[in-house]
Amino acid sequence: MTAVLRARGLGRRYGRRWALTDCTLDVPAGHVVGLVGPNGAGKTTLLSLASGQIAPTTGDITVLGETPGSGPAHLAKVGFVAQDTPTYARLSIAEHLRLGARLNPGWDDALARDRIARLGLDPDRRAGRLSGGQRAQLALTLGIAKRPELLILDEPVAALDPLARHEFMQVLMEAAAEQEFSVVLSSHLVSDLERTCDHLVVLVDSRVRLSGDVEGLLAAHHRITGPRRDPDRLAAGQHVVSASHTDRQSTFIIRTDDPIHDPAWTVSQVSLEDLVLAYMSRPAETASAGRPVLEIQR
Ligand SMILES: Nc1ncnc2c1ncn2[C@@H]1O[C@H](COP(=O)(O)OP(=O)(O)OP(=O)(O)O)[C@@H](O)[C@H]1O
Repeated sequence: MTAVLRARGLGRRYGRRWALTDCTLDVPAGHVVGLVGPNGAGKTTLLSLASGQIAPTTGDITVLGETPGSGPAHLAKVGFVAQDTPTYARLSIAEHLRLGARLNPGWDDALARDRIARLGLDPDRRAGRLSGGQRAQLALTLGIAKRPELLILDEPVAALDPLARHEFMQVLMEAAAEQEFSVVLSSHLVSDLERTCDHLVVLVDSRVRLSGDVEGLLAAHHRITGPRRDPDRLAAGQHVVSASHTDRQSTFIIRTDDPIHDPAWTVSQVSLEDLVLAYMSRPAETASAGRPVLEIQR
């Protein structure tokens, strides 16, 4: 299947500071991809590179097989909803839709009007008079009505309350399923992504720490708890992602494709949040003694 996003050694520097470093990624088409990481991790930088708003300092990126922003035909295939879901405060919803129709060759006006009606929004209302949640829904409608092959959203729900977050994600999921477009969306909260994303990219300190299919990642990671043990004494093939110890007990989150036979361990599943936190709290350069920093591509 074609990659919607493919990066090789991608990096972007602002002045002397690297906002994204050595990013190698393959994001397959037909997925809802969650890009998660703490503030300043490089999420906006990666999404700005993917939407062609900035150029790489090093490496390459292709989106839907082409260089981002390479021409009008490519721009028409990629929708982008920027952070803070910008709209024109003085323009009405109807005027936003007219603008969308003028700027986008594949614009689906019936779809846009239907979505606005379903949201119960008055087309004559100015965007500046909408609530944060309504403005986010308007920006999402503009993105969806463009009929993109890929919709990129940068922290679309950051300013919304829990109910508005839920509604936004629901609308996005339904539209992605109905219209069969791929989605890449960023958040610094795993809870926004937990029920919606089937592919995950974890970005920390300008580096990709983890990338893969959510089901596969959850199946490959385990929490093991048992008598205190040095990480070096774990079985070969058990890669330590995080470790915590008390005087007598050790708890590890490990990645392994092999069954865990050692009866000393109590083995439990990890949640997506456990997994993300484990990779986020893991220093990039210090994998467990002598073992390489783990990056998974599935
Ligand atoms: N235009 C810019 N000029 C200088 N530095 C920048 C610029 N944009 C981003 N940076 C820096 O690059 C790093 C990554 O920023 P980026 O906005 O990509 O992170 P983020 O993960 O999207 O953060 P947040 O969750 O806070 O939005 C940060 O250290 C930031 O200060």
